[in-house]
Amino acid sequence: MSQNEAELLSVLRAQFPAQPPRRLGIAVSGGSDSIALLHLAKRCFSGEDFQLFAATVDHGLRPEAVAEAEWVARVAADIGVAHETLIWKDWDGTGNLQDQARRARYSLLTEWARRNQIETVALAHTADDQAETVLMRLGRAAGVSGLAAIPKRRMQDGVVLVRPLLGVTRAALREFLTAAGLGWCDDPSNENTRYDRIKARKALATLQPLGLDAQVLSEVASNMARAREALDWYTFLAARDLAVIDAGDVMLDLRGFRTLPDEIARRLLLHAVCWIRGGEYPPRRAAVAAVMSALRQEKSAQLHGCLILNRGRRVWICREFKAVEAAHARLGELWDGRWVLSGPVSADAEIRALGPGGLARCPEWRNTGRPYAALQATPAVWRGDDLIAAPLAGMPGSWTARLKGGEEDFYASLLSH
Ligand SMILES: Nc1ncnc2c1ncn2[C@@H]1O[C@H](COP(=O)(O)OP(=O)(O)OP(=O)(O)O)[C@@H](O)[C@H]1O
Repeated sequence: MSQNEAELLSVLRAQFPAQPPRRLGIAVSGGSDSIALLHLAKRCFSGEDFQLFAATVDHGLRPEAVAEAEWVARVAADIGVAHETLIWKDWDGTGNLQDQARRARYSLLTEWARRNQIETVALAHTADDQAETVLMRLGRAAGVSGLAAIPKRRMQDGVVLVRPLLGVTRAALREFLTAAGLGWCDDPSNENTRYDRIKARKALATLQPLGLDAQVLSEVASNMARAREALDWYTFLAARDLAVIDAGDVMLDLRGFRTLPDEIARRLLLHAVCWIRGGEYPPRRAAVAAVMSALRQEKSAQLHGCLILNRGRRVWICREFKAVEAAHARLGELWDGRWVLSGPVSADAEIRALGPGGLARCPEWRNTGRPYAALQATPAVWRGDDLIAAPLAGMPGSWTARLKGGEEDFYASLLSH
């Protein structure tokens, strides 16, 4: 065994706990990185209680993909690994194709994992991918979280996704494959579709004389990931100390909020807004900075479909009516991605925001202690234009409103990176 191979095996081994998962999946595109991961995992882990699986996603976008998936299947069969090709058929022709293909890839992989009781799926992102991501994020003036770049581990749909090769260069993986007489496919889509990545790759070559190579930048990312973890922890403590949840809204003690270090306060505000709004994408840094400055001047503000209301001793963060005005759900369905309403079965009723019109029909709303603007964006049960119930605005009838994930999720999700 070459020294390079021995080093790669030891890096791979170190990325897993003493007891590796009993059933490990590998996402294999057929490119050098994932083919190397497949062979290395086969050589690294063995034993009666361990089983390796591989899957290739065919996005149906390149005719060669069929042959590549078949080739991966043969490679896997040769080393005794069960392989499956997962075919993406659902593109509806809308949205950004690359983004949709990526989402489809992850959901096909996690669905495959769950079907086969695979707890952990490994992806073969390398130090080169990590370094390119760091450079691209630097170009967008990213902070600590952005520079932490590609995470080593995350959960999706109950499956753990790990990237054990983030500290290893593509060159080392190719050297291993070549020395072992193992082949791989070149994926032309990588070259055609990711222009910003290609630019970053070229920039890396230029930066090398400064010591800024893939290995070093990937170390920077892992330093930043540790710093992010620490910041998340202190944001969590601040949330426990200063935040109270009421009817899905977040209330912050203003005096305590003002004494926080700026970065912790910013993270707490950002988390509150993202938790209320849901979805993957956070607001822009400049927009968050503008709200921080409004709060310093004791003003209210709007951010990312939420309102940030200055209420004297408290900051009240809630959904904005305008952002949910058009949202409607049938009974039993989630409304605004977070509310479930339960009550008597009623055929033609639906859930919509209460709005100013509905709120005018809730004489008891002041007794809730909730701001007028916040209540407008709460879920209500409607039949046509008739308001049947507004469970969060003092007109519950026989209805209750339950928050998906519960209030505790606000705190817990701060630590779930
Ligand atoms: N078609 C595929 N089938 C199976 N696994 C794949 C496929 N494409 C990518 N992967 C997995 O993802 C890893 C990273 O691939 P690649 O760099 O092409 O993805 P990316 O789009 O940059 O990453 P991400 O999808 O995380 O944003 C691969 O090494 C492999 O493990």
